[in-house]
Amino acid sequence: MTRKPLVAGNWKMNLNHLEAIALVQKIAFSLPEKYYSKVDVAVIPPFTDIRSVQTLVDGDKLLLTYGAQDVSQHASGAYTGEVSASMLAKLGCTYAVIGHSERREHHDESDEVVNKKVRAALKNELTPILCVGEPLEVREAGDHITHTTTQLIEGLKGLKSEQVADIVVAYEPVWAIGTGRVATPADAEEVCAALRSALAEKYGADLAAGVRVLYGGSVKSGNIAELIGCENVDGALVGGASLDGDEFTKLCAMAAGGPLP
Ligand SMILES: O=C(CO)COP(=O)(O)O
Repeated sequence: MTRKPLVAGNWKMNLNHLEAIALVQKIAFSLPEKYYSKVDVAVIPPFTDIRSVQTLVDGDKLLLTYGAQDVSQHASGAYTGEVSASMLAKLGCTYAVIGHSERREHHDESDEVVNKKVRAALKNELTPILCVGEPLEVREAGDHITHTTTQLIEGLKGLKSEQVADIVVAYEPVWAIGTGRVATPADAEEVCAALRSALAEKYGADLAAGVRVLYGGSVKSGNIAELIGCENVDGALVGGASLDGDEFTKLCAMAAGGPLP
């Protein structure tokens, strides 16, 4: 099955709404429309920027999509500081990144919380980008496959097959995030293939063949082609390189199969 690649730029806690507008305009101006037939492009800004991004995307009929970096596990109510999936859906978000290692580490998000967030997102027709990934010590101990497949299966617990078919998985080894130390294509392929096999075992080979599995961790325009060339890597979740319009545009073009003209 051919899976259309997805490149999603996770801005993390960077760029205010004015800077967000400038960056989206830059991407829209620099990436010719024809590339969108070969790659799906998304930006994942901070919550405070989403309304501005929505206005631009809707107003100018841009082909890029957008999403949020997190979502509340709760539907509504007395949860100060939280943002619900229905609020994000109302803003036109396509995606919600869930279980990023920075949230697991700094906000103590367990697989159980990640699972609740995945359910909340799906209930509101947001596509979860479910992140998994091992810290360095787990990789050095040779336990990275067990670690990441367990995170994936626990994150999906209790979901129906048709719900699982709608998710995106992102493999982000913690030791490669923001370090400039990108996983080798062989390392990325090993884990992405194992994640797909885990899906196949639980939900069937046909379903698993349709789920996009992204790689994230120090992805740039110069290394995306070899990563995406791997059979089981269907795109990238990009941090630092997504903050620079020229670099991100180049990266998206490379993911679509060729450099910009
Ligand atoms: O965490 C990441 C994307 O979610 C990866 O970040 P970097 O691309 O900055 O390494």
